[in-house]
Amino acid sequence: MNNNNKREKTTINQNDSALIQCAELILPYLHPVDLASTSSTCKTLNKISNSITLRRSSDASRSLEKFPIPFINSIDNQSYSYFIYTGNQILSAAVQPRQPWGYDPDTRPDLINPGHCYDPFLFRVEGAKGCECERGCDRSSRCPCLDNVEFGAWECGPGCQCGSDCGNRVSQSGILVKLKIVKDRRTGWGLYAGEFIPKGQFICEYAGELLVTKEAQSRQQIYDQLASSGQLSPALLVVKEHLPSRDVCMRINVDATRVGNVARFINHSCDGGNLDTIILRSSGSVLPRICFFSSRDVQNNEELKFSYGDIRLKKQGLPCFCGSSCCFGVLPSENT
Ligand SMILES: C[S@@+](CC[C@H](N)C(=O)[O-])C[C@H]1O[C@@H](n2cnc3c(N)ncnc32)[C@H](O)[C@@H]1O
Repeated sequence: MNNNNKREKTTINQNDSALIQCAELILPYLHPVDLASTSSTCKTLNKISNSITLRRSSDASRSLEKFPIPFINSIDNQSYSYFIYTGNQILSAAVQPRQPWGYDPDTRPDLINPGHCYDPFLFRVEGAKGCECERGCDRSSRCPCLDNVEFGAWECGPGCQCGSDCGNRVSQSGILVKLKIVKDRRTGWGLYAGEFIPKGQFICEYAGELLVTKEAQSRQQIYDQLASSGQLSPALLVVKEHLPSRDVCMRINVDATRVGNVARFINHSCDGGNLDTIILRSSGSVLPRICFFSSRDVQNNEELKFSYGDIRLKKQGLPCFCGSSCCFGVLPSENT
C-alpha cells in the first residue's frame, strides 16, 4: 500500500468513527419512522439503528422502572410501540417533545437509567397536615391516614412526617412487578404478568397527560375517528366519582396516548378482568391518582385487563375480543 492509500484509509476510519459517535448520540432521539429512513442510508447507520431498535424493544420503560418491560411480538414485524414515557401524571406543557430511547449503556451510561425518580404528586397543598408517625405506618402505629376510609383509598403523602419507605405508600415507587407487553392479532399490544402476582398487589398508576375536560372531549372526538379507521389505539381514560345521588362529584382525564406508562397497553375485558381500578388520595396532595391493583392472584404469562366501562352508546362500536363468557361483542363507548 502506498502512502496516499494509507492516508485515505486513515481518513475514512476517522470519518467512520466520528459518524458512529454522532449517530450514537442523535439516533436514540428519533421517531421510529425517521430511524428507519436513517438506517437505509448506509451500512454503519443501519447497524446502529438496528441495535437501537433492539434496545427499545427490550424495555418500554426506557430504564425508568425497576425491571425492564419488554415488547414481545410473534404476529408481525413491529418491534415496539412508540410513546414518551412518564411514570406519573404530567401537565401537557411539561412534556418533553423528544426523549432519548435506546442508548448503548456501555458508551453512554450517564444517559441510561436516569434513576427510579418518581414524584407522584403534581400539586401539593401548602401546609397540609398528614400523619406524624416516626416509623413505618400501619394499623399498630395508629396512623390516621389508614383511618381515612370514608374518603376511599388513602396513602401517606407529602403532608406526612413518615419517609418514603413507609408501608402506606405502596403506589409511590413505580412498578415493582415483572411485566411484559405482548402483541395479539385482534386486540393489539396488551400488558401481561411476567411472574406470579398475588391478589392485592400494586401493579401501576395510569400515568399520562392530565387534561381539563374540554381538552379531553376534543381529543376524544379525534381519537374516535382515527380508531374507527384502525389508525390509532387511543388511551384516554376518564374516571368519574359519583355522590350517592348519582351526580358526578369528581372527574379525572388522563391521556396516555402520546405520553404515558405501560398502563396504556392494558386491554378491556367485559367481565372486569383481573385488575381493580382504585382512586388513591394522599395527605398533602391536591389530585387523586388512578392506580391498578390485582383483584385476584394472577399467573405468570396471564394478560392483565380491566373493564373500560359499562356504557355502550355506539351499537356499531369497535368489536370486543376479550374472550370472556359475558362478552358484549362491542367495546364500551360513551360521550365524554
Ligand atoms: C388503551 S388501548 C390498549 C392497548 C392497545 N391494544 C394497543 O395496541 O396499543 C385501547 C385500544 O386497544 C384495543 N382493545 C382493547 N381491549 C380490546 C378488546 N377487548 N377487544 C378488542 N380490542 C381491544 C382497542 O383498539 C382499543 O381502542
